[in-house]
Amino acid sequence: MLSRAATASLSVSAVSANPSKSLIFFNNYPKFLCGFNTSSKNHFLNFSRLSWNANKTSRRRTQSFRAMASAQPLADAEALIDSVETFIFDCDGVIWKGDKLISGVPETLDMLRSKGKRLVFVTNNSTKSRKQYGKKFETLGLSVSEEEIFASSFAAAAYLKSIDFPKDKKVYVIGEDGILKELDLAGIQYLGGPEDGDKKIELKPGFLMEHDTDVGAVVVGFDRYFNYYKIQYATLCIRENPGCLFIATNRDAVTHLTDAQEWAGGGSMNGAISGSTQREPIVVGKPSTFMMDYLSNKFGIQKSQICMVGDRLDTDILFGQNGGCKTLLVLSGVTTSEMLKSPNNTIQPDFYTNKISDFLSLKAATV
Ligand SMILES: O=C(CO)[C@H](O)[C@H](O)COP(=O)(O)O
Repeated sequence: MLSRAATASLSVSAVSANPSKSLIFFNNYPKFLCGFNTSSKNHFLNFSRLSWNANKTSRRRTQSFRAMASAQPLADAEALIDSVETFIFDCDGVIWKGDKLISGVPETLDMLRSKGKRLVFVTNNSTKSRKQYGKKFETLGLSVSEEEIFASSFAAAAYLKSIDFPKDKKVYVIGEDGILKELDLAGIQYLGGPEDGDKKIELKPGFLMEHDTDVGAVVVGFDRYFNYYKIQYATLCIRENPGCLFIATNRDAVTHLTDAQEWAGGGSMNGAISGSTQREPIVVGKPSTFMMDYLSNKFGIQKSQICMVGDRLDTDILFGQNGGCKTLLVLSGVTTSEMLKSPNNTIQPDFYTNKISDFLSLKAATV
């Protein structure tokens, strides 16, 4: 059997969503990150430093094999609460499902705040900006400030800033308003987004689509108005603009966009662009460690003092494990108890329970 750390590392290698993936492309040629000259001023080279660090961590984990520990039902919530200073909560499937609040959430967050815990909310859903999420929390009756929210729309803009994305370059956006809002706030030029949602392609003889050669990055997030125009535009930028980056807000397979059903997630849009470009994206959302590093630096939190709470094994729990945090899986979202216990599942959180309001009992939560 493999250790939890080893399990995580194997999964990291398997999840090409992670920027730690060693093979990336530069000027349309594959390069191994370790071969980059990281002292270069060129932003397309600078971004490799971040990925290279993640890559080293991933390799270190791959080398460590221990016996795998199965997830334990959360028996003593108080002990877990006392053992950390920060809780990172995933949103979809933990706090809400679609626009519906999961029962007991307000009381649980209040209790954790009253114990002096720092609360942070991380979502792979890029359709809203941090400010727009602030409004959603407020509408649901939760008092959460913008600074406590880290959405993958924000992560995309923060990532571009972190690599000094040149002021004269533009981003082509496949995604919704949240990404545009965050790029605006970061002072990054963009095109595309919702306004390309109605564009149609007519494949008449000799028809050729022009594209902007100043596009230096394509950001792909969840997009309800995804179409062939966007696929072709993004493909041209990535294939033909030298050094153009391909950035994914997430590669989630399915998600609860409504409380009634699971819907195709951001992975479906990114899969299409990967398919046409034969490139793997740099992923800034979970399970990549970009947001974890960002928020732990921002708040000065030690990762061992964090408990990551999520409903999805291959994003939330892996995100916590990649960051060296404690992990708690809740069964209120996409993962069932059967999925967790399946012999095919290689990602084991430290603990699991039904929903976050099990914290309120402070005792064994019956699963
Ligand atoms: O593809 C998606 C839709 O954009 C995401 O899967 C989704 O919404 C995940 O959200 P969270 O991280 O809050 O569970």
